[in-house]
Amino acid sequence: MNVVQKPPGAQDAGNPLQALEKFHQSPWLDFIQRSFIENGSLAKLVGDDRLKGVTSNPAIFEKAMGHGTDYDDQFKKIVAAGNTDASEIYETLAIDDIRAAADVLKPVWDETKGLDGYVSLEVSPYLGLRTEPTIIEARRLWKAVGKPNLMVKIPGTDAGVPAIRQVISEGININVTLLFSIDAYKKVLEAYISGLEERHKNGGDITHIASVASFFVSRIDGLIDKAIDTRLAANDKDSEILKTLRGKVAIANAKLAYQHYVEVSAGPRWQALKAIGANPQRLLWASTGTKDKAYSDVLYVEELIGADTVNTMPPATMDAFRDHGTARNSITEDVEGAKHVLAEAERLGLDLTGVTNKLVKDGVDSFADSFDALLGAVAAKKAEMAGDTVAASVFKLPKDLDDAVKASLEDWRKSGKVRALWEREASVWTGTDEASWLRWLDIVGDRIEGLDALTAFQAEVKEKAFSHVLLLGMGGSSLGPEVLAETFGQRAGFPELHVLDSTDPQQVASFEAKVDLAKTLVIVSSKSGGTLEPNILKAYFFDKMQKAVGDKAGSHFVAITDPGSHMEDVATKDGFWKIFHGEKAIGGRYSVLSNFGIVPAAAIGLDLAEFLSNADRMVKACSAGTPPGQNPGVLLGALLGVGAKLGHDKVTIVASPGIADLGAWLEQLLAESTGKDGKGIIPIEGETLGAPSVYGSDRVFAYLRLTDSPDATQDAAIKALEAAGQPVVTISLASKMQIAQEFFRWEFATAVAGSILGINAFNQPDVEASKIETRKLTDAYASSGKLPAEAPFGTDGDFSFFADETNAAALKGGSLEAVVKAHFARAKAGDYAALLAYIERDSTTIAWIQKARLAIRDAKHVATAAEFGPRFLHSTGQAYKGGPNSGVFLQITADDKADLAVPGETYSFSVVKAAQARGDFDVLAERGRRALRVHIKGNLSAGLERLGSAIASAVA
Ligand SMILES: O=C(CO)[C@@H](O)[C@H](O)[C@H](O)[C@H](O)COP(=O)(O)O
Ligand SMILES: O=C[C@H](O)COP(=O)(O)O
Repeated sequence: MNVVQKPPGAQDAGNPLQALEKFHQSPWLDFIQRSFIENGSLAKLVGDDRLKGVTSNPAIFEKAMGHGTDYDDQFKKIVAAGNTDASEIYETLAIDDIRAAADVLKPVWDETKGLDGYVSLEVSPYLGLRTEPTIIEARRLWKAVGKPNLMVKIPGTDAGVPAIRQVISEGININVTLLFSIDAYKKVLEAYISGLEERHKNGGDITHIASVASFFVSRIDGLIDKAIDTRLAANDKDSEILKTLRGKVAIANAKLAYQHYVEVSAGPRWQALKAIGANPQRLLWASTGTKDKAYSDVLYVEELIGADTVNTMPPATMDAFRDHGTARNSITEDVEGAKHVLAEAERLGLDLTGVTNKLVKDGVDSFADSFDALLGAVAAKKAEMAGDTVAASVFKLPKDLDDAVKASLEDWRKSGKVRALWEREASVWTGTDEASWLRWLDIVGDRIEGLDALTAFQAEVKEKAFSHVLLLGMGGSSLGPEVLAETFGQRAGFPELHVLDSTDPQQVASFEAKVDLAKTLVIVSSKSGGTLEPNILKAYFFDKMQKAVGDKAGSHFVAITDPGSHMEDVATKDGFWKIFHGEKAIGGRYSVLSNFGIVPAAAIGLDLAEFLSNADRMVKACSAGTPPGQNPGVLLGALLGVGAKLGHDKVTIVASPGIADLGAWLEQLLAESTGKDGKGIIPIEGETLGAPSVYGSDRVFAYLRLTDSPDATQDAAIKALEAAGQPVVTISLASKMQIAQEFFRWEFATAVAGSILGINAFNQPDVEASKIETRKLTDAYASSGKLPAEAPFGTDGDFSFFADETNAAALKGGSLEAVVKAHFARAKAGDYAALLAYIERDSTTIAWIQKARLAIRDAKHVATAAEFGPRFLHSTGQAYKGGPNSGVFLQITADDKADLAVPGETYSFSVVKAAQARGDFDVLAERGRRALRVHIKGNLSAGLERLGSAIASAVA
């Protein structure tokens, strides 16, 4: 800006800006910028031009902060001082500017006794024109700035008017913005007057309240002139008159608004207020920069001068007026002419009402757009400054998918869905019960607050010198702790964690053998407290513990469960050492950052403060104030959701060896959250990467790469996939601790993907269906001592084949090889094959199932899943039954070598496992899935070997 070089305070009779004073108009500056305040330029305007105020708006702050380096020093300090999100950073910077500008203008405020000397700060344009939040925000900003010469800006919309009335009655100075129509202005003036009346009635002081009504000018000509030009180009019959209205309507509109002000000021209500010291609500002319080069660059200054008004000028307009403007009392000139202009505009159908309505809406939208751009720039700068303390994601997508993802991100931005998500609006999903499942959004902050109790527990565990922790739980209650155990291993001075999530009797016995019960802490983890597996596992190990330590058994047990659950009763009755509560409003798969993950993390000696602060970094990065384009959770979620819609629904999780188990947690989150209503994502976990030729076009690869210990083979395979045009997102974790960030990023992304898919991301209807079928079978066992009879549709030596009628008819029977071949022949491009093995999960069986799945993938080029029952029932099982009908399922069951009794029950672990397999199969069949059960009698390893060969030859 072209600052006139004169000593501060110097008067210049020839300065047109100073001349405005004679006409009782105050020039304000429509601009703010850190360097402009710091280098004395603002003070110079106050001194030289008798500048009397400053206005800011989101577009102005976007220009100031979104570009350049003015704010970098303070920015760095804020980032270094603690974890803040983009909107908190913006607000800190903006408030500092406003306060600094307010200090520069304070002498004007003093000198004019509070009439002038104001600096305006606008409420967030994201408030969506809602009254109550606007009131709260106005109070908050007023307090945060803490300067008497602040004006809080509130839009003069239908929702804004009651807010304005309310906060005026509370004594807050208000600049009413975005006024275009006289009708809107009338309501605003009424709100000001009645707000003052109410304050006075309640005994409040009204002499210190100031307000301006910002009436926008040039934008009206912008739209009206455009309509005129269109009609002139079409040789409208009224062209000659239309030409005379060009560049006249905005000023005429402003003049008549002023007439309303004059009228009301003369009226008895205002006179009564004036008599007790009220300040007028002056009209402030905004949007006064000339946009049409055909007009004078001082048009919207020279024609709008009059008593009790303000003109807030952009710097260029102020320079122009100072240079060649002329001040005269123009606002009251030719009022009749102004009326005529508006009447003609009306008669000729220029639709001023329509134009002003549109301008309000556009004005609100465009401030929100500016704010998005501003917060986006702040978030990007923050990410740059954060370096690798926040795991970065890089997307390499084919063009069609990239375009679709970008379109979705823009939709999320325009419709403010990130904010709606944080505001817990169920309409982001299906508008049902989603709002009751969103406590995971703020659980990290909550756990940081609860850190003292958690670290005290950690110290006690250490002191008790347990050798092992045995965690009993399923799905959401076990997979997170399993990631911690696998990723971090045993920490010095702390016990080793084992996570048991199976009813397979061999597996139960193996885990029992791994631990020394007399030195073991058992954590029974069940959100609902009613899940079958943790209940029978607790019964089993409690009994064993009693045998090992007698009546001290309870002191070796801890429960994590929701308040008031059945498990809480059991824990209380059995004298458990501690009971940690879960959160009712967090579903199991979103619970890893709640006590379900944090308590086991404490028990194994993880640095909880570091872990949670890592998670918190991602929470802030995904905050409501981070626009979709910079929001890591939304970016990933858009890829997952849009990808699934476009047929890339097999999200293939690849993780560096050091964090490999993250995949097991991720697959539950994705499958259980999105796989329903025939839609969703099918996570593919643990499938060793192959050459690009073995994949179809239904994949998205998510590569979680540990930058300090990447796997060269994975790197090379991913590079090849990228080169082959497969969609790949690579997330770079600088340390294992950053898995805490991934927990939150993926929860958020899953919620976003669920929204894009139009499903409720927080229920699991088809998991419940299997539980019901299992329960029927265990009940039948309890009453008859055996499971209901079932007949195979074919046998081959030690193998029996089971299926429902439809599947049996399709597979016909014959040898193992023939049945398996017929089954997998049904898998076509875009399908996936899933092996569901209800056997002990150990290194041998894992190697077997991997070999079998890869044989299928490499031969048929379909995605494959390799799962163990019953563990997957609480995880991917939801999507297999409720998601897209593209799965071909081979269920594998076997005779158990040995069984274990469940204390207090008639059924054994083996019976429960069999009931779970059958119950789940019944639901798969009932949902019309392609499914086959192969049961192995006799020697399991021999049976698996033959089955493996049969699979390999079937698909060859
Ligand atoms: O503070 C105010 C009004 O109170 C101003 O900052 C107001 O927002 C601006 O004058 C306008 O946004 C500028 O409008 P325009 O020149 O972009 O049409
Ligand atoms: O994913 C959750 C599992 O179904 C286990 O549920 P729970 O924690 O209520 O026992």
